[in-house]
Amino acid sequence: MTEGATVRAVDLRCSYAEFEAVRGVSLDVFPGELYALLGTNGAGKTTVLETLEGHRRPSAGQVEVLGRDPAGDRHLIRRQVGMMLQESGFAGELTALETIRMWAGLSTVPSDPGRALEAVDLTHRSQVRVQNLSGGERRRLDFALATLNAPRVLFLDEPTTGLDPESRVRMWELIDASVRTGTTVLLTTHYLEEAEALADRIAIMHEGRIVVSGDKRSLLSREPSVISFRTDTAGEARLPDLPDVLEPPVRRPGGRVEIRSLQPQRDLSSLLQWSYDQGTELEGLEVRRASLEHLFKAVVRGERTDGTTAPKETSR
Ligand SMILES: Nc1ncnc2c1ncn2[C@@H]1O[C@H](COP(=O)(O)OP(=O)(O)OP(=O)(O)O)[C@@H](O)[C@H]1O
Repeated sequence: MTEGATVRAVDLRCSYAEFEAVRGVSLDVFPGELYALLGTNGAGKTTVLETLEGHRRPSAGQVEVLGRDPAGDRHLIRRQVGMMLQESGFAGELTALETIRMWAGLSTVPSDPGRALEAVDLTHRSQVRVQNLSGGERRRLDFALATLNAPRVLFLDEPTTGLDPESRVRMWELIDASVRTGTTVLLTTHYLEEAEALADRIAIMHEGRIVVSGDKRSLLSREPSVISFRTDTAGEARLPDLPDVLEPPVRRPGGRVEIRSLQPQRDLSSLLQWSYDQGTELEGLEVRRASLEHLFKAVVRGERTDGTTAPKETSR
């Protein structure tokens, strides 16, 4: 196993009766980084997370959090680990402040409920019953509880699912602030832009396995950017050969031509020179930088296996 990881799984397998939901997952999350576990529905993300949280035991393989077994040594690491589950089990009739106070009362680490509410922008809602909070406010309350003890490790299971864009960005800010204070975060998400915005490293799971994983920048550097524009079919037929494009140009409904390029700057300058020489306009010219979306779709289509497009997870 890699030395120095705060959270690690080695060849983790988890089964529900006869069904093997997690089929040999290995990952390392290093101190102070944010690791995002992405994946298709039912890929096994929550099962991995629950095992790392100590809520279930592996069928095979090993898991460690802060150097301990999260299930067997739970009492030793409990105070240093925060978690936000997919479903919060709040008592709806308690107010936000009562909920935090109750939680703080159960904790052996002293904390200030008022400040915890303030940190998640809920001071003005402190006397509102949980059942009357909005979805975004409830998620922020959840986050306040997960971080009440200033944990060293934070597990977040789909922290922004169902939130509107504004609430999602607010949650991103809270998560980012935690990382900046040195918390190690492992989160699962369905939102590719969430992983792009927050994560240092990313893994994409499909059918119980991590298919690609690695540093976000190096994963994206292997993905193409998309150059798109409108031109007539005669223009399209005369397009120049571009050395860095991955596949022939694709014509989309509405007449937009899309070109996937690994060197968008070089290909774009060739295209512009060509259009100038030809006197052809590239209408509505746009360049979209490489995104996780392309990689994710390739994983789902079975066009990626770890080690082909992305470097295998390596220690650092
Ligand atoms: N308690 C359970 N009993 C039986 N099968 C289960 C149980 N919990 C999960 N599964 C199955 O295990 C697989 C992995 O589920 P899991 O919830 O870990 O995936 P996920 O990646 O988190 O999915 P989603 O993104 O949809 O939340 C799925 O096929 C799911 O149906």
